[in-house]
Amino acid sequence: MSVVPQLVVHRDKELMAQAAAARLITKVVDAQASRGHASVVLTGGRNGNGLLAALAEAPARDAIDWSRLDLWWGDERFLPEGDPERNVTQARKALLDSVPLDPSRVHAMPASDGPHGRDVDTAAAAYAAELAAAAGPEDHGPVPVFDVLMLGVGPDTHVASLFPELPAVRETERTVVGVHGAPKPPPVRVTLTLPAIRAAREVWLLAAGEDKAEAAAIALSGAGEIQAPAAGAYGRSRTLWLLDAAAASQLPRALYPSASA
Ligand SMILES: O=C(O)[C@H](O)[C@@H](O)[C@H](O)[C@H](O)COP(=O)(O)O
Repeated sequence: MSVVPQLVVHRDKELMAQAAAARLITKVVDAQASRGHASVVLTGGRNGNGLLAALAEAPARDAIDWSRLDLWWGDERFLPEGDPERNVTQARKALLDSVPLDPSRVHAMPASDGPHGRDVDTAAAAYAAELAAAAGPEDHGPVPVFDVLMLGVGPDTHVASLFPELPAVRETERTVVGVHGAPKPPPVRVTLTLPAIRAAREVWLLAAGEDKAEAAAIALSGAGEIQAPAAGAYGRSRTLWLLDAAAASQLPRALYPSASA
């Protein structure tokens, strides 16, 4: 059953990124205190990278024990290693290169010049196997129970590389699939599926800017997940939408009383 989403609206996207970074520090520190380690799933896109850049600047960032943090990705653009458009390349630049992570805990999705070559479906299956190998008996499933899984929301309501009506968003068995013909470039991508996303304790959806206002309103107003994939992204114990005022501007009053719509 889906967890009712909670909304937090910030003045602008800079404040949203800073507040989300502070929230993430607390989550990771708490998870490490109670379980010894933490796992976070990163998202590509401007908002996800904005959050990582804010985390790099956050005074409390080193409260995190970086060596006991597992990083996974929600999706990846299937491009050669080091390509500036790859989500992992952008995350490295925004934060990862400046913190003492354990490289064996940084689980980048495969590149198009990796061991699976240009076969994105085999690459996706390999990432699913990596997730399955990391899942312990306590996870009761094919992926670890991630502490926090973050997703940028696209103007068409896509999350990760789950685009409206494409086969990936209909997947109910596999945890990771290859995507062909994505409307956002590049067309070939690797993505977690909704069942994998829903394994997370907390799912945070990030939306900033006026171009996200309609998507947020649709996804939060009872749309179906095939037409509006963001509507199907929820966590086991918490689903949190982090928005700026522009992205919240078309929300129904019942959800966000100060919205102008
Ligand atoms: O690889 C990608 O492009 C993404 O992971 C994608 O799902 C992104 O998060 C959204 O499109 C929002 O992107 P913005 O934050 O840039 O709007």
